[in-house]
Amino acid sequence: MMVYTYVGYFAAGLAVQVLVAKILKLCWIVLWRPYALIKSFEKQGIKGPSYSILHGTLPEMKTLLKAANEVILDTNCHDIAQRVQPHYNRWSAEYGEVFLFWRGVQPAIRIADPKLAKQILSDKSGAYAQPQFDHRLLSFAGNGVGQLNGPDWVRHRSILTPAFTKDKLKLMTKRMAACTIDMIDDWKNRARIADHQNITIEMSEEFKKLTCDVITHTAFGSNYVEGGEVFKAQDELIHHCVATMADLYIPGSRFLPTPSNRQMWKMENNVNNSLRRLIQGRLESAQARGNLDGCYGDDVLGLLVEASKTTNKSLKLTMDEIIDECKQFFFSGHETTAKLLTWTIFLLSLHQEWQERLREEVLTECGMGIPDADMVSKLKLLNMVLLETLRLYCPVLETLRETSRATKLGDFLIPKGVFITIQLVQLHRSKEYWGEDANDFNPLRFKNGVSQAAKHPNAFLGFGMGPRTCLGQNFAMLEVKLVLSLLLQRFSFFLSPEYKHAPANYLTMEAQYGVPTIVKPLLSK
Ligand code: HEM
Repeated sequence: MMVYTYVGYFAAGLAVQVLVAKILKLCWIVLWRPYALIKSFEKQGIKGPSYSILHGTLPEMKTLLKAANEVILDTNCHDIAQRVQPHYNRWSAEYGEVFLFWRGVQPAIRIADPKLAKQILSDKSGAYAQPQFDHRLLSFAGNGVGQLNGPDWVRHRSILTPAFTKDKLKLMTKRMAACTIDMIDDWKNRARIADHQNITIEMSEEFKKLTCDVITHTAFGSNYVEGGEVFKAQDELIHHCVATMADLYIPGSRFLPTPSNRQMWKMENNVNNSLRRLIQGRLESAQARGNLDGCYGDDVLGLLVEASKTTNKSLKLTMDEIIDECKQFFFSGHETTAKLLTWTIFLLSLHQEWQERLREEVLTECGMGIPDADMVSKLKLLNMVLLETLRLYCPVLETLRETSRATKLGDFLIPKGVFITIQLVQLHRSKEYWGEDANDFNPLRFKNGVSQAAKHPNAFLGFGMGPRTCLGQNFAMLEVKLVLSLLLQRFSFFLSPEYKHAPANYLTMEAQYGVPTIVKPLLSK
């Protein structure tokens, strides 16, 4: 009996100690750490909006975003930072170029300076790591190469890099062109049914479908139908999670069986199980063939499955890692590319003279045939227009890192565990680096290449830079050039009078009300 009493006291004492430790930790996270960090940054001249307990600066950010979402800009206005990231605009005007803000209890520094950006992005010491995102992001984006750090990142990046070699990309050109021709045929049908020459098409939805189709074919090859179903389910999951992203994230809350969580678990299981079945199918069909060629398919899935079979530990992937990479491939690969296509058509509709110049260039280099990768690489003007679109309407609005230890950044000392956000939207339109016409559409600024376009070679970071530069950059540029060449050969584009200029931050640079565009067939081919 006595023993039980002692055990009871001991357990109660332990529980109290654990509780006190938890309360102290909470106080440290919610009160003391923010207070100490604010003071330490103030000493270095870094200020920012007031921190509110638990919520940080999220409430002000939400209010400003909500108000900005109501605003419709003049169609010719490319000074869009005020609409897409109004909070950064407000805070930089009040506190200067570098300021401190709070994503809940998470401290973050915003920078938009190419010298600091270069220091962060070219770092190889691991001081600036990829932040560990909350579960909502990982569930739909996958814990793949873009989220990993250290040796895991090196292993995944080495396995995936061969998927994007020049030769592999050349092979993909045919698949990309076939998907685009399907879309074009659909447009022609619509024009025929409507019984008139011009049709109005909402470009962002159309390009989203197209880039999904392309990424599905490249990722899953002959399994593209099943793969397409998986990606459709993943897209639903993305939408479900994005809707809750601006809300305060309470660690551990993902385990609570709320209706929203339950729905998310169901969707996540659905995506994971379908991918598992696809991978299993590949393994089995290779086994059935006796796997004499040692090949699991010439698509991205084949490459990943092959990496699960290798005996080389530094190039091996587990089943769960393959699932994560498939999700990542879809997440990083299609929305971004769709946005680049959409905003390019928008800018070409506004600037008819550029549309004409590009059409001439395409017809000179490729005629009316289906361009191949070599022809596409000769389209210099198109390249300039795409870079200018990426500058003004960058699909990725900001890149994020987290200090893994106390680190000197320029003249600042940044403590461990602080997020640093590089605001591309602002960096890309800084008058200091781009000149007085920073907000104008002027593709010719890229005539001598990216590094000569501004006063600093890293003032353009549309695809990032350094060791973590976009893995799919060449894939995306090839796809976009091919699609636009095929479209410019066959159609001309004009903005519909219904268009409302409302770029918005929805993980990528979205057109809030779409881009309704009048599409005029050029030839009745
Ligand atoms: C116009 C289209 C695209 C844009 C603007 C874009 C932009 C970017 C940017 C800015 C980064 C760097 C992020 C950082 O430093 O944190 C990045 C990374 C990445 N991108 Fe892209 N991207 C595009 C298309 C693609 C495509 C088509 C794929 C794959 C098929 C892809 C796969 C990736 C991956 C895997 C990473 C992470 C690399 C790493 O951390 O090692 N991207 N992208």
